[in-house]
Amino acid sequence: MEPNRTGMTRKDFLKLSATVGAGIAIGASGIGAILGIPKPQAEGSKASAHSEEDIIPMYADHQPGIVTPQQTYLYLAAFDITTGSKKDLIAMLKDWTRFCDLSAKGGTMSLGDNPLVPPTDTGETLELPPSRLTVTLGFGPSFFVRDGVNRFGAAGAMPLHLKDIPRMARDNIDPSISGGDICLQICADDQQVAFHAVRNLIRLSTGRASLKWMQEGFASGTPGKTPRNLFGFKDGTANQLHDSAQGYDDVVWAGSDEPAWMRGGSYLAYRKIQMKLESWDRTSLSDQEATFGRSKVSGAAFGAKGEFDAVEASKLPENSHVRLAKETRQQIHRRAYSYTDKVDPRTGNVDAGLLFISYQRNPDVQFLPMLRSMQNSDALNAYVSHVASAMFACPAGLQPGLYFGQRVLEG
Ligand SMILES: C=CC1=C(C)c2cc3[nH]c(cc4nc(cc5[nH]c(cc1n2)c(C)c5CCC(=O)O)C(CCC(=O)O)=C4C)c(C)c3C=C
Ligand SMILES: [Fe+2]
Repeated sequence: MEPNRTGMTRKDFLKLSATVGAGIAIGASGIGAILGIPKPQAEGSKASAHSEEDIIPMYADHQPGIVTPQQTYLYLAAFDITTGSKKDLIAMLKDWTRFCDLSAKGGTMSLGDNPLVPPTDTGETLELPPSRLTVTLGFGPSFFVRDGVNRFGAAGAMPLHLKDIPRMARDNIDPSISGGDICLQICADDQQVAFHAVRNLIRLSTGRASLKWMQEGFASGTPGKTPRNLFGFKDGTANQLHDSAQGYDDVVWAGSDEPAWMRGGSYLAYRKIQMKLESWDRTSLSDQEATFGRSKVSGAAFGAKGEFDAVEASKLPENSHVRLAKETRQQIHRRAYSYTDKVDPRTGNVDAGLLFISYQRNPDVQFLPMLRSMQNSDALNAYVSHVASAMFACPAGLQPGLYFGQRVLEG
């Protein structure tokens, strides 16, 4: 059977519809039932060209969106749970699971089921391919315990290293865009596909959780090449050091010392870092390069020729960003996105920077020592300010039939 332009055969869709077609009433929101529907054919549209490569399966040993090659667009959203009912929380997590599975495959929820109520799906992806959509879910410390209260009976399942990132000397953190009970990292190669996911996930949370903050990012680059950040430097080069199954086990995936649900999961560390573009753009090329210890154009470390050549820390300036990271002798898996926002009316400067995201198996050993060392003496500090912060524990991958967080809430 020929796959349709969503990469799914009609048979696949019928199977999917049968699975999700049992539907669930979204009582609290009144949105309706989550029903998978096939998308209409759009001859000659951009969407018709998409292939299986557009689909990142949701069900796997590890959650998608962690070591998945980086997509172009990011929405990072944090929710606070507003319901006190574990049953309602589970219902929301089930809705989210069904929606994510459906959208990753290029399906949408039903639209025209009842002319008297709003369509279940908002509809803006109907002619669009899945665009390597991934939704990665993580739990914040406050999901388990808030103000000393074991909120959903999950306190005993708290992973070993989950805690808010401690306050750092140079922090300029805004609590209203930090932390949160649950985080969704939504990535896709099409911004509308990514936004459709975040928008409908917000709708599905109605009455059970509220959106605390949301950030929007982009990471443009040639596929297979390291994207550049807004300082014009290749950002993500060193990920290549652990780019293997063994490397991911050593650096990214939580191990056997963790609660069962977390084994094969990962800790997401997040910092929103404002980058002072105007001041950077007035800095000489040699000072820019000395800040990182790498060449701006080639990405090669000082004393090396190519971007991926070994880094000899002693050849880099003492306070350079890469030297400080190297001297911790730790690795993390970075998946950062750039952001741009409003103009500051007082200065006329654009608020722009990096949504720094890293995944690691043990933030106490890998991430925090790095962050501390950088806060103390990084040459980059002259050009950046950390304005938001969060840590989330992302469970291992899901298997069909399970919902997000089932093993956290049901043991
Ligand atoms: C605590 C961890 C890190 C923060 C925060 C961070 C912020 C940050 N980084 C850049 C730009 C670059 N970082 C680079 C390398 C690099 N950065 C970290 C960690 C943090 N960065 C690590 C672990 C490494 C790799 C070091 C190594 O082993 O070689 C680079 C060089 C190229 C690369 O490897 O990606 C750049 C460029 C910015 C702009 C920034 C905050 C705004
Ligand atoms: Fe860095």
